[in-house]
Amino acid sequence: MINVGVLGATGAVGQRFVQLLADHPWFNLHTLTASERSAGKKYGSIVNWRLDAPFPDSIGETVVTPTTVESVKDCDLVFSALPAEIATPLEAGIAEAGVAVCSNARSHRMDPDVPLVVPEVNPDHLGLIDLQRDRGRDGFIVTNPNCSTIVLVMALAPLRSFAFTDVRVATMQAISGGGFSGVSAMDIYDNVIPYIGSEEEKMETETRKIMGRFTGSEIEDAPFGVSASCHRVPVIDGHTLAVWMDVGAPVSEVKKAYANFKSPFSNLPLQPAKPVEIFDQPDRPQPRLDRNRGRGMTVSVGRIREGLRFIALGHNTIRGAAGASVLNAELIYSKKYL
Ligand SMILES: NC(=O)C1=CN([C@@H]2O[C@H](COP(=O)(O)OP(=O)(O)OC[C@H]3O[C@@H](n4cnc5c(N)ncnc54)[C@H](OP(=O)(O)O)[C@@H]3O)[C@@H](O)[C@H]2O)C=CC1
Ligand SMILES: N[C@@H](CC(=O)OP(=O)(O)O)C(=O)O
Repeated sequence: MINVGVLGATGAVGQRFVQLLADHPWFNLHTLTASERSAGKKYGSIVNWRLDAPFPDSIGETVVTPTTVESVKDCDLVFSALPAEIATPLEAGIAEAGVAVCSNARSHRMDPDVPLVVPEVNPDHLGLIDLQRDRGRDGFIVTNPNCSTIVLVMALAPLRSFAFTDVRVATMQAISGGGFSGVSAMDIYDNVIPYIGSEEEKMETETRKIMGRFTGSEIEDAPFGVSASCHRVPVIDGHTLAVWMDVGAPVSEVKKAYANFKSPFSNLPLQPAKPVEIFDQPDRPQPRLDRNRGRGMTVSVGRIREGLRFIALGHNTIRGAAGASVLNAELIYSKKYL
């Protein structure tokens, strides 16, 4: 078993990590960290468990530690669910100290030698780990994308063989994306907020890095543009995307490409049987009905129309956050980077 830790274990994403790791077949949940407010107390006594999954009792007695490099020295790998401003120096310090970091924070996603990985899409980008080691890091950082970006990338990956140049996307994002204290009820109830800070820029840049080509020494961005408009809606979990793009192929070919899309890996515990599931019903996918498909790891695609126009949906704190990180860690372990 590999000893793992969760940084920021009490937060919205941190709790998802705990849920996914409490009985993981390869990873032993060894360390939980949070702020000084929570450190020194038993996890079960201070966490305000708000997930739609039972609290894993096996972890309740674990004493939360402060979030420092020293606290995670007995871990082989840590998952980061820290606010970005704290994650930036800490993740680098932990990697320098020889521990692998799978980060969910935006801090290092666009660093030239940090892989921004989705196992079904760009597993070869893990080769960047060697570049981090070449510059003297004992450990390394691997990141997963922004929660809207990953839904878009999963929906685009099956269409790679078609020549497309411009992707236009409008998001309808769940409030859990803003964290437990991110959006107040007074702001979101009976409302839509047509702005999420930096989200559009992240979708536009991260998508091109993930779908870019690893040359052996760098990532060449994918040769298409992405134009995004992001909106917060009163949904608890599940980001929905409306996408427009020219693929130069009929809908029947597009549906065939989706139906044939498979993960290159069948041995990863969190890998869903169907990474992308397509719907023919005219009113699907919907967040409440479809976000938990494949244990929250399947991206649902529907309303595929000429144009090309379609709707994509994914669970933002599982496929869009903790689940994406855990799947990356499983890939890293299976590729013997640990
Ligand atoms: N892949 C993606 O797109 C997504 C990424 N995220 C990212 O994940 C990260 C966490 O988000 P989320 O779970 O929503 O945030 P929350 O605010 O819900 O949780 C923050 C966590 O960090 C801890 N923390 C806060 N301040 C400090 C500090 N000064 N020192 C140490 N620990 C601290 C908190 O501990 P305590 O309880 O003690 O305060 C808590 O455990 C963010 O970077 C966010 O941007 C989030 C959603 C989706
Ligand atoms: N901004 C996302 C969540 C998030 O924290 O994204 P990122 O990890 O890219 O900062 C949302 O609100 O839904």
